[in-house]
Amino acid sequence: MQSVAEFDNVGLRYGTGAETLTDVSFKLFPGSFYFLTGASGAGKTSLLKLLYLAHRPSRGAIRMFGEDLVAMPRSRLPGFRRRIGVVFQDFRLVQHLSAFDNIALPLRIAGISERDLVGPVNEMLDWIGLTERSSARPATLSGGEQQRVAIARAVIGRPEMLVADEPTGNVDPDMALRLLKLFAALNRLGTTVVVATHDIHLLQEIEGAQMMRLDKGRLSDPTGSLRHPPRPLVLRN
Ligand SMILES: Nc1ncnc2c1ncn2[C@@H]1O[C@H](COP(=O)(O)OP(=O)(O)OP(=O)(O)O)[C@@H](O)[C@H]1O
Repeated sequence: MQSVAEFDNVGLRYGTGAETLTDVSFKLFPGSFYFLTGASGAGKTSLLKLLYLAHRPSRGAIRMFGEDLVAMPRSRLPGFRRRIGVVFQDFRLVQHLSAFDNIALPLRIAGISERDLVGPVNEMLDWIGLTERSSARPATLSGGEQQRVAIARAVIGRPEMLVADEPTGNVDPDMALRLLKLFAALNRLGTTVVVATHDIHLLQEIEGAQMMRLDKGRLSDPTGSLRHPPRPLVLRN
């Protein structure tokens, strides 16, 4: 089975300091669901940045969607990025756009007509409980509401891979579960999902999700699952 992403002995160093990531090797298989855990500062955000192509590795090889990323000319990267949905830790919503327009953004970029995008965007607003706040700008939304808009924007275009950095850090447990169900639904449609989280309760909610654990920049594979293609997911009630 061809992997969605494959890291081979990847190292990442910021400036001249010690390596933040060391000898990181793994394969992400299509349609699988991964949780990335590890203590604060272990390198989770750094690993996700490599995955969503915000950084290039200092050493090692990365293949993405079957192509060698390190050798790829920069001009081809934006096309690759469009295949990846990202939920940033700091949301990065477009401040002058409403909640509706932020969520609609990936569909507009993909050339979907206004008539065809209204339904899906409204459905997404309903799922995240923000129908009433559809025309609100990000600055007038709470942190948790902004996070929900950021998640809706990341999933609405059904990306091939979804990368989410602490996506439930600002919401209550009920909403966290609801958002996890959204990720699981996207995953069932074929998207490979990678969620970095501190929240160990979330890990227990999805049976069959695979665990990646970072410890001081090194990846461990506690269940041995990173070497195997996915098992079907079961979401607990
Ligand atoms: N742009 C940067 N320049 C220099 N050092 C950085 C940069 N980004 C991260 N680091 C360092 O790399 C290490 C790993 O940071 P990273 O944000 O990847 O960890 P994390 O596991 O996501 O932490 P948290 O759970 O607190 O978000 C930290 O020591 C951090 O200070």
